[in-house]
Amino acid sequence: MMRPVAKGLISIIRAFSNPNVAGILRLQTQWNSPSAFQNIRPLSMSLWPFSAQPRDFSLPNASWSPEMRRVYDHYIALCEVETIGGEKKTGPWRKLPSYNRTLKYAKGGTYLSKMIQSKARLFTRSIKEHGAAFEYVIFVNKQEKRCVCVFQAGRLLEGPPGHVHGGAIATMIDTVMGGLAACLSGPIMTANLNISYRSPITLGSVVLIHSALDHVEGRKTFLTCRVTSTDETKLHTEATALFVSINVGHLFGT
Ligand SMILES: CCCCC/C=C\C/C=C\C/C=C\C/C=C\CCCC(=O)SCCNC(=O)CCNC(=O)[C@H](O)C(C)(C)COP(=O)(O)OP(=O)(O)OC[C@H]1O[C@@H](n2cnc3c(N)ncnc32)[C@H](O)[C@@H]1OP(=O)(O)O
Repeated sequence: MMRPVAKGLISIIRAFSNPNVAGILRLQTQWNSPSAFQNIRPLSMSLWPFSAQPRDFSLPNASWSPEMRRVYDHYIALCEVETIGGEKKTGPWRKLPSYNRTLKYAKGGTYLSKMIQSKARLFTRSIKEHGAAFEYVIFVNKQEKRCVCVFQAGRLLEGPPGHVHGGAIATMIDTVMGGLAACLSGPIMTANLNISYRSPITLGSVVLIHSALDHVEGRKTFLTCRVTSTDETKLHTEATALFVSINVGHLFGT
């Protein structure tokens, strides 16, 4: 019979084989190497702790509008460049995969751990119906330390009639900025997020969420963010945020 401590350690190791976390952690440690970002998929697939193959939610589906697909195709094309000799090689942009489970175990005792293991889902990926809520894909540019998210807001995100709820916009901003901060700095948590809503976003429309590194000060990573129309002529939202690097034990109550 395995002792609880050993079992817990194995669980934590398995948790970090989750692509959402392990991939990002490896990204951070390899940031300066040319192969940064290349380990997301191979690592996650080989050590995935659940029986089924994880679904990457950031792939095109039938709910995507032609505009969503057009912008997606534009950034996908930037992920691969052709050399003078006609060979394909990795470009400056990378699409981040997106799964609906994060850590398998977190603090909260046995019951919460079991509940998290079986039932917890990432908030932005918790609704199965395609197009009903958050449809998004994040592309990261490691050289420029910035990212762009293509976001199509579904009908369940309504706030003001016909427009997107401010909390849903904040959720996406936190997700995009948090994803970039984690890519750059490893395990982080949002400490501060300031948002200015400049113009409403129509429900069902597609917008771009641009985020960039401002500066790093010890454990503190400061980022900026702008939400714009896809042609970038209209500004919808602006944000700044502070992410603080954490010891992962922070999430396990150790
Ligand atoms: C296992 C790690 C997982 C990491 C995630 C990685 C990858 C995930 C990737 C994909 C997953 C997909 C999507 C993820 C979606 C969204 C990501 C968003 C993340 C979140 O949505 S996360 C939830 C909301 N978030 C919280 O639930 C945090 C609650 N909070 C705390 O847990 C602590 O508060 C903490 C840890 C923040 C700091 O605590 P601490 O004890 O470690 O550090 P301390 O307090 O000493 O602060 C150190 C220095 O930051 C300054 N500082 C701190 N707070 C400040 C503030 N508010 N304003 C201005 N400055 C502040 C201090 O002034 C000091 O500055 P100085 O060093 O200069 O004195």
